[in-house]
Amino acid sequence: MALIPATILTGFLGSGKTTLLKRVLTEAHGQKIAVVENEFGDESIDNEILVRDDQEQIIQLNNGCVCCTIREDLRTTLAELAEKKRKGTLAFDRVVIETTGLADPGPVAQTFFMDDEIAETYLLDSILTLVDAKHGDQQLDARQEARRQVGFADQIFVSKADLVDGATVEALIHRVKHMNPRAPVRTANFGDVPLADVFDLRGFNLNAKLDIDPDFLNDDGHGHHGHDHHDHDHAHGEHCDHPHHHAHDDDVKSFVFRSDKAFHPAKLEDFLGAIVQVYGPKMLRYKGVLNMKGSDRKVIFQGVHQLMGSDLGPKWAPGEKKGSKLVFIGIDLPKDVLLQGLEQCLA
Ligand SMILES: Nc1nc2c(ncn2[C@@H]2O[C@H](COP(=O)(O)OP(=O)(O)OP(=O)(O)O)[C@@H](O)[C@H]2O)c(=O)[nH]1
Repeated sequence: MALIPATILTGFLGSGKTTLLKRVLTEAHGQKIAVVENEFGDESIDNEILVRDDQEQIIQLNNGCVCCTIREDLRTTLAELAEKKRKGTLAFDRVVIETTGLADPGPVAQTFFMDDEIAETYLLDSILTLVDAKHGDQQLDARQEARRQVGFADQIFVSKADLVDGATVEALIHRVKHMNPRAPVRTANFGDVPLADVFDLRGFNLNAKLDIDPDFLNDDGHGHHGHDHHDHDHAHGEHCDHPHHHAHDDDVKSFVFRSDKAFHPAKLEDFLGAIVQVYGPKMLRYKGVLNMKGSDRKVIFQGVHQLMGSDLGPKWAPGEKKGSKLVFIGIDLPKDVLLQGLEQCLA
């Protein structure tokens, strides 16, 4: 049986997840979508909003706040759903998991990798994150869950752009792009987004093309130099004429490692193994294309927290400049330790 694609929908409280999902369910004609709702408490308001007919299967998970490494309730639900599909008692093409606005998407994502049964049945297609244009800045300032949701995303939607002016939207987009330069960002007016930006993104697929734009971080000298001084870095309270260049000291940051030299495979493995032991909980996403000594093929590498994996990609094309680039997105990651350590792993 083909793997069942799964999408995780995150975003802080009230950011418009249900609105977007409802819209998607209406538009995704011809596809049967099983929705797993992860709510706090017993209130299942969203179910009433979402169920239009019996086209969708809505499953409610009630214990929202779980801080362990995988979501046991989610694991069980996914296993049961797959079993019903196998037996033919329930037909569906894909699963969408709407997380509570207070959830850290990490354990939800890890459920797809850490449990063999789930990993063999499902394909985690992508994590979609909504950011509220009106309240997003404040939520990102105050709540680490909100920052993690941005860090994990494969695609970011800014909702409620209609409630603020263009400069505010632009500033917010700029901010989230610095936190996560890997994910495309677009606005979503009441969940109105193209289905192509929602399904089959294959953000977690090791073979997927890597849509990292590492140059973004270098374009204007912001973002990853939290403690350096730049023309546009401002002390708190200082007036800023350029709202879109205001430097936020977000703890979710990203940086890129690049080298033309090949990696020494054993050294790299040892180093990354050691690094994730220490910093794994802070490493939200990391992903890259590596040039490995002794291999004529690209190595596609990615990880979530302590879990990492690599896959052989296509051959380096004749005349193509071999090189490695890796992007790290995490919370207060020791950039220098990582960059210097990686440098030591080069052959
Ligand atoms: N003005 C405006 N309002 C929006 C937009 N998207 C959603 N809303 C409204 O924002 C409110 C919250 O939207 P929901 O879709 O319930 O948000 P949610 O993320 O599912 O909320 P929780 O499940 O409580 O975390 C609703 O009143 C929506 O109608 C938008 O693009 N513009």
